[in-house]
Amino acid sequence: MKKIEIIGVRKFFEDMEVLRCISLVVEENQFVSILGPSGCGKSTLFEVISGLQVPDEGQIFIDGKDFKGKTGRVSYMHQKDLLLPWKTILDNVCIPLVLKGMSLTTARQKAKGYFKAFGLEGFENAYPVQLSGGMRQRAALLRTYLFATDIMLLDEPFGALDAITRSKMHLWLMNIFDQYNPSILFITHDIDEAIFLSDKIYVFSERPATVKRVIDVPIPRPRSKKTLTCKEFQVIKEDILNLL
Ligand SMILES: Nc1ncnc2c1ncn2[C@@H]1O[C@H](COP(=O)(O)OP(=O)(O)OP(=O)(O)O)[C@@H](O)[C@H]1O
Repeated sequence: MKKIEIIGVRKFFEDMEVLRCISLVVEENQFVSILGPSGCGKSTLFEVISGLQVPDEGQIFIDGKDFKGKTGRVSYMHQKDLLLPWKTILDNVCIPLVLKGMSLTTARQKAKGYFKAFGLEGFENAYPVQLSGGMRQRAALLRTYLFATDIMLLDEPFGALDAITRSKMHLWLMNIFDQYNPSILFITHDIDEAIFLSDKIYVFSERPATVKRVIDVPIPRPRSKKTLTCKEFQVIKEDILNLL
């Protein structure tokens, strides 16, 4: 089943064309990445999918329904964690539930149930400044997940982390993905990250972004550190490097 389907999306800012005829599909429980150069229009595409921007041409379907210009259906995590410094981690992750009308007490109870899986147990009452970079990103991911558990748009969530924390986060995110089965659309500049995490990769061109190639990643799950050195991984990586 198609969770997200984008057909022929085109977007201009004034007379600058940013997206040109973008078509893309995310199936249910699929992890799909967009790999593209800086400034090509990836974040703009996320804004279009989440309804924050209206495309000049094309259609956006979520679960088969027209969602062009409509917000509130998918959860969207930006590059920065955007945690509110004056709220505890628990209250930060509760924000989407409270915004949806849940009482703070019920929201806290529900959110607490995920703290262990998200590696945040024992930090419910800590403030963002007391957490490591990786933990802050996991808290932001939990908040994103609680907004809409089935479809998540993740815009370079690990871009600012050091290489070691980043690779730990990849393994952790794979576990979360296998455990909760969301459908994820993920933006990255990092080829290894895209191959390791994804079922399918859309390689975008320079601006105006077009889909240069769609690459399937048939590497079996669950994946582990060994995945990074397997033959299939290297073949896909070479294919992408030749394309860029
Ligand atoms: N609201 C806006 N109004 C005008 N121009 C915009 C707006 N949003 C983005 N742009 C421009 O559109 C282009 C694409 O930006 P976008 O952020 O989508 O790229 P990106 O591929 O996500 O970049 P990066 O990888 O560096 O985050 C940029 O030139 C940017 O300045």
